[in-house]
Amino acid sequence: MAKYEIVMVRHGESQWNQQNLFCGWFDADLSEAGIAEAAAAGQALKNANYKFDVAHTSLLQRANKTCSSILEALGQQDIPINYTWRLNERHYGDLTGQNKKEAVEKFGAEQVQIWRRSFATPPPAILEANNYFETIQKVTFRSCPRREFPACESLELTIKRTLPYWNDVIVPQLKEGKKLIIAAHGNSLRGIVKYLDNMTEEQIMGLNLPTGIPFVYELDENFKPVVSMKFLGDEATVKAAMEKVAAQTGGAKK
Ligand SMILES: O=C(O)[C@H](O)COP(=O)(O)O
Repeated sequence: MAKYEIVMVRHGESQWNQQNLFCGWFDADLSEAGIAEAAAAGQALKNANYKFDVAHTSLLQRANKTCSSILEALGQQDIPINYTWRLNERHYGDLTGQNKKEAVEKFGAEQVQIWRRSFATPPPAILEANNYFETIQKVTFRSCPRREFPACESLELTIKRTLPYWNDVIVPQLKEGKKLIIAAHGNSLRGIVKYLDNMTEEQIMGLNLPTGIPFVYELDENFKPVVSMKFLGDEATVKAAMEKVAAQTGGAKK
């Protein structure tokens, strides 16, 4: 029987999603479409009568603005919002700023798919020569401890820094009876989903989370899913949005 419920949402489309660039820890803003997606996410949650006690988000504005837009739609701008680097997108290393289709031309579809969706293989570490090194390393993320600051992250490494937040912050708040929403990123949320649903490495490779469509988990007393990844959107829309993410590198649907 379900004892706990939590809502998660990937941010609305970012300007870098729109330009098809690997983004990772670069702090891209929402695109016009992303702003609309975030507002629609808020409306969907409002229509389903959701109310929250606490919101959790990353340090990146695309997730923060999605979170605020949802809370505004619910008339809940006053609830506490926890910001943490642990919910950031996975660090895309030296792919940051690279066009996804150009990366395929340069490195081949198979290699890029491994970097995007494999469990254990990280993209190449970010180089100082990367145009976005300075802004990511020196400016944006002072609050991430030096010793934990990544130069690139596989999904496995992303999960390693996301899970302590799930276990130490999210789970205790759920136990207190709090209603929670997490507004985060494609890969930080894939990590949580993999953990909750105990997915194999192969299963998680096939999962592309759509932007701006909230999904619900209902959990039993042991925090095992009774209901998994129930999207607040019709099936065809969700499927099309997932395929759009998969196709960013040029048509592959998986
Ligand atoms: O960081 C990014 O580029 C995206 O938000 C996620 O990218 P992916 O779908 O290629 O992993």
